[in-house]
Amino acid sequence: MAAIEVRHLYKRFEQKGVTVEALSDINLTVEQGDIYGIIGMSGAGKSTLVRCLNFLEKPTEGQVLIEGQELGALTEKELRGQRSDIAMIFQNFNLLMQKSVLDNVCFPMQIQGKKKKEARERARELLKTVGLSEKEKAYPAQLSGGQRQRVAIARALASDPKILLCDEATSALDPQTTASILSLLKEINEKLGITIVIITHQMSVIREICSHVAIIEHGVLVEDGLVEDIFSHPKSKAAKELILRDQPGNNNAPLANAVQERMQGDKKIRIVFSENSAFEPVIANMILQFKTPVNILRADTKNVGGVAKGEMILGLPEDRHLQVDIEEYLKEKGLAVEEVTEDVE
Ligand SMILES: Nc1ncnc2c1ncn2[C@@H]1O[C@H](COP(=O)(O)OP(=O)(O)OP(=O)(O)O)[C@@H](O)[C@H]1O
Repeated sequence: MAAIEVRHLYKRFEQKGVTVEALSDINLTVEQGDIYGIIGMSGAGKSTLVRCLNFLEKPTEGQVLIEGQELGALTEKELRGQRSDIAMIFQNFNLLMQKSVLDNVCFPMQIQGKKKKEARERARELLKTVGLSEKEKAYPAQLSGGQRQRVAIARALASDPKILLCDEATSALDPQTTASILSLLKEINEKLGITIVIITHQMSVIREICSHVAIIEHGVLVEDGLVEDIFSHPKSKAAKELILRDQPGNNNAPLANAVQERMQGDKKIRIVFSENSAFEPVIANMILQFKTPVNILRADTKNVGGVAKGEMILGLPEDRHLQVDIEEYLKEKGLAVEEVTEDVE
């Protein structure tokens, strides 16, 4: 049975007589044990979707099923019970600033009626899981962003959830801290078998740990599937743009613009390798065979679900026949080849 199933979900907001359709006919399935990413640009509807998954936001139409149970069919009391299976962490951690780390983790257990001693024992175990045993007496203000998110994760695990929803949980963190939090989430997924849903606007987060991804654009799910497949053969414009943005130096606007300018005009293709080391001989042999230079516009290696993938964007010579021959040559060598037509903002 699927952990989460979303069927024909719509969410509309009424604001001063104007209707905003934040989500439109969303269908998706998250299997047990998946790490499922939901990605989209700002305003795409990601937060609204994740809030619909635990009915913090009630869908206008459609169904959400958690382990086969339709949330819309539950009474408020039943819904509260079901919600304890779904924990959530946020970008701004939402910790209780007047309480110590240990008391923050104990808090949901005390609300559930657990005895103080038991709650403390469990909280200490959880703090060990997230690598913060030495900080139990500290207060959130004394912790770094990454440490605060670890406390939030320990607190989320205190209710023994089956599903963990992460809403931009690493967006406020630097790249190194992001990597350590993502690897903690992966460990939790593998060791505790918790299904994880990650909401993000960063493709790097998706390829780092997600098995599946859904891409949302203007409230519509435009593409979903295995991360590796979407990374290798993106179909939607939104997926292609998100992958292109996921480049080292993409925060550097002048550099991005310079690359963009160089990329205008030429025919551009994108090629993907599973073994990045294989790039060099293929490109070198191709240049020897066709006796023409190609413009390497971008080349880097990315870690997609633990597999090193080489990616390269080539600007081809103007000669149309040569373009066809080069593409054929690369395909014969077993490379995924596709034309790059979209602009990078
Ligand atoms: N309570 C609300 N009332 C009215 N409109 C809303 C409400 N919540 C969200 N919206 C609108 O729904 C759309 C989707 O918003 P949402 O916050 O889900 O997007 P998002 O993808 O999470 O964006 P971001 O990454 O910037 O947080 C936006 O147009 C937003 O203005």
